[in-house]
Amino acid sequence: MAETSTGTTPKFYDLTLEQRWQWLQTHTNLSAEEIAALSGKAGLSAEQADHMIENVIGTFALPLGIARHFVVNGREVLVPMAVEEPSVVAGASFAARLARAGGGFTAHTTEPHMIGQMQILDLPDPSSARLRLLEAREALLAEAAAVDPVLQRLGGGPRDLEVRLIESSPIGPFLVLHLIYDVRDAMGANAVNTAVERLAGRVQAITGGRVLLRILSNLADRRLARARCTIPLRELAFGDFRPETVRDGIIAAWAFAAADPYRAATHNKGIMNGVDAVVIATGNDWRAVEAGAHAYAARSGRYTSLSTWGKDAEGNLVGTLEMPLAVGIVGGATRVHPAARAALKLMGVSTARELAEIIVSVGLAQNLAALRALATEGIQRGHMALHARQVAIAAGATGEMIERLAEQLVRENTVRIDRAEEILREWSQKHS
Ligand SMILES: CC(C)(COP(=O)([O-])OP(=O)([O-])OC[C@H]1O[C@@H](n2cnc3c(N)ncnc32)[C@H](O)[C@@H]1OP(=O)([O-])[O-])[C@@H](O)C(=O)NCCC(=O)NCCSC(=O)C[C@@](C)(O)CC(=O)[O-]
Ligand SMILES: NC(=O)C1=CN([C@@H]2O[C@H](COP(=O)(O)OP(=O)(O)OC[C@H]3O[C@@H](n4cnc5c(N)ncnc54)[C@H](OP(=O)(O)O)[C@@H]3O)[C@@H](O)[C@H]2O)C=CC1
Repeated sequence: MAETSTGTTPKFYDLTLEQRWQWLQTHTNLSAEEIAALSGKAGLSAEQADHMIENVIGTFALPLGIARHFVVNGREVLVPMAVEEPSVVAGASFAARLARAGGGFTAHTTEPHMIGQMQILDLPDPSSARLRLLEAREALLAEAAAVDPVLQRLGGGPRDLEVRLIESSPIGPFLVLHLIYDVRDAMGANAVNTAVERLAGRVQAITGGRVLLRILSNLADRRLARARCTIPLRELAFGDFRPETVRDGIIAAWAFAAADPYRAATHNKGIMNGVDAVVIATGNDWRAVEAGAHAYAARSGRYTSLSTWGKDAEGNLVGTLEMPLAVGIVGGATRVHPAARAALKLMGVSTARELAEIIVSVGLAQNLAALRALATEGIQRGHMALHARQVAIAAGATGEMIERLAEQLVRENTVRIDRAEEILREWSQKHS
């Protein structure tokens, strides 16, 4: 697949900051104001932030980078990533480049259905109460639909009811009602929470019980995002490593995560490196996405890998990722934070589902980058080379000295703060 004007000449990472902003001006449809919001020159002000949370004293910035080479469902995408960790953006770009050689990422999502939960206590006969609720399904759904006529008009609203009997808990049995709610382009917490709070009275009347908790579930397993990619075998050749060795190493690395929760936690952290970075850049709730991902990884009762890796009949590497992704393009901070708005525009997404399809692809790419490095040279060479700049800054380097010191640390293969401080002392003695 030919790379378009969002391509690599010259390498984006070789440009200066100023040149990258100019590049955005000529290669994207972002306005000068939107580029200023992304660059941090005119991002979220303390005054705007003061309307968002409580006791505001300012804002907290994170680096914002753009991952390159992504093709998702046949479309070139520039992916904004807000993350403090070196090598995440580079790794995602590298893996996206491998994937584009096989046609990029194919991603899809289920309908944006969230689950609202109601905990119903003090039931003398929970089994009969469960059936009474199911018999009242239509009336309850109609009442929930009336709560939000706007969402209803947009094609969303309540879709289904489930009633679960929790037979054993520290306080004995109780019922849980699930309201399945289509939240369209929102993350949906507020619509769902409003609906379950409003239904509580009717549910109490039907069951004779007491409704205690009324809140959405972050285990959004009705709102899944899935991505797959095929990496042509030849693309996996790396240094002295044969492509078959790299492929089989990646598969063996995945098998480790599939079988062992200690490894799965790190493996999934690698996936979330990419997922969270886009979730944050777009003003979405990363705690909700994190909670959903890890709960989904443990849904069988044993915590495991969110992704899979294997090979196809031609011997190419194939990867998949499936996870809940409750993200929106309206609501929350997505339309309030100027940089989040610009980030959404940069990706050209017009629905929450499209956003989730990009995010799940980035998660799969990030996983591939980490596994490829781990199964070959190890994580430290690529990661530490990029981390060296942070070490240089921490040691006290400023301005042009940062790159110079980082390069020396990498050359010496000693990316350590004590060595960085020593070099700085040597340099200052030379100049004094
Ligand atoms: C870091 C690389 C990509 C270097 O890898 P490399 O072989 O030195 O890269 P390269 O020079 O051959 O370039 C390949 C592509 O990488 C990208 N790239 C290369 N350098 C840059 C740069 N400076 N800035 C931006 N992009 C860069 C860029 O897209 C480039 O293609 P191009 O655009 O030139 O055609 C590789 O070593 C890698 O992917 N490492 C893994 C990185 C990673 O996973 N980091 C996450 C942090 S570790 C962690 O938290 C998770 C973990 C590992 O524990 C998860 C787990 O255990 O599963
Ligand atoms: N456990 C959790 O994860 C919790 C998370 N939160 C927080 O909730 C926030 C997200 O809630 P969310 O409900 O998404 O945000 P908002 O309530 O801010 O925005 C969603 C609302 O936007 C309106 N809307 C306009 N156009 C659309 C469209 N095309 N599709 C869908 N809705 C549309 C609807 O309101 P209307 O119909 O009324 O016009 C909808 O209810 C985040 O800040 C999150 O941190 C809050 C509580 C718990």
